[in-house]
Amino acid sequence: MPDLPFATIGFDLDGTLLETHRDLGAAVNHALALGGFEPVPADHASDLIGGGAKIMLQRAVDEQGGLPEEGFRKLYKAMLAYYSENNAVHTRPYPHAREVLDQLRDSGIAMAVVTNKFESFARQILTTLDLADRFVAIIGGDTMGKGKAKPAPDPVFEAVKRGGGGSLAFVGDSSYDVMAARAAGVPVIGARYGYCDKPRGELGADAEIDSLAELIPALARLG
Ligand SMILES: O=C(O)COP(=O)(O)O
Ligand SMILES: [Mg+2]
Repeated sequence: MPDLPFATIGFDLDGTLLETHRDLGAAVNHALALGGFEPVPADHASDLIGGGAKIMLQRAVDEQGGLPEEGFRKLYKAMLAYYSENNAVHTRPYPHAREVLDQLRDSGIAMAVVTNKFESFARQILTTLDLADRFVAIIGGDTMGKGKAKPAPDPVFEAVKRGGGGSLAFVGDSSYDVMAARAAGVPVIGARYGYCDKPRGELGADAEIDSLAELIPALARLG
């Protein structure tokens, strides 16, 4: 493994380390059914991911005409309750995730998760998948407070801090990740295999990878 000039690697979760769209899609569909809406097809669920659970449900409801605040809140609560019980049924690490995390750990590099999921869900899923102990920090969309989730830089700064204050590179699949990394002034790699909301080459990342097997060479080239 090449020497990497980073003390910490920050990882987005959904669409970067973990394939989560089937469980998230099932939670959205559970809520939609309660509201009398049509389910989101499995292959469309991934298009709604990136901004956290609330934005995901909002997008799905808006596509079918929307709902007044009160009714939406009820469905959102039902979605969270369902997801809290069913968040690691189909969710899996992407190919090569474990080996890359092992290689980074063995090189003495700290790893942090910076996700727009609730911290508790992220922690729960990573624990179920036996990955939680790899990370010096698991920072969720609710960890830093209101208005301080990605695309704001705050959770990235927090990852730098909890990684010991050295240089950090970020890896993420959506424009929220790229914006957060840019705002924090850290280099960023785009995960093309995830739930990208931009065409190939247009994420604005320093590099894009098609598989986690390409991550370490891509990080080495950033140095
Ligand atoms: O759940 C989401 O919509 C976003 O989660 P992520 O920040 O880990 O991609
Ligand atoms: Mg993501």
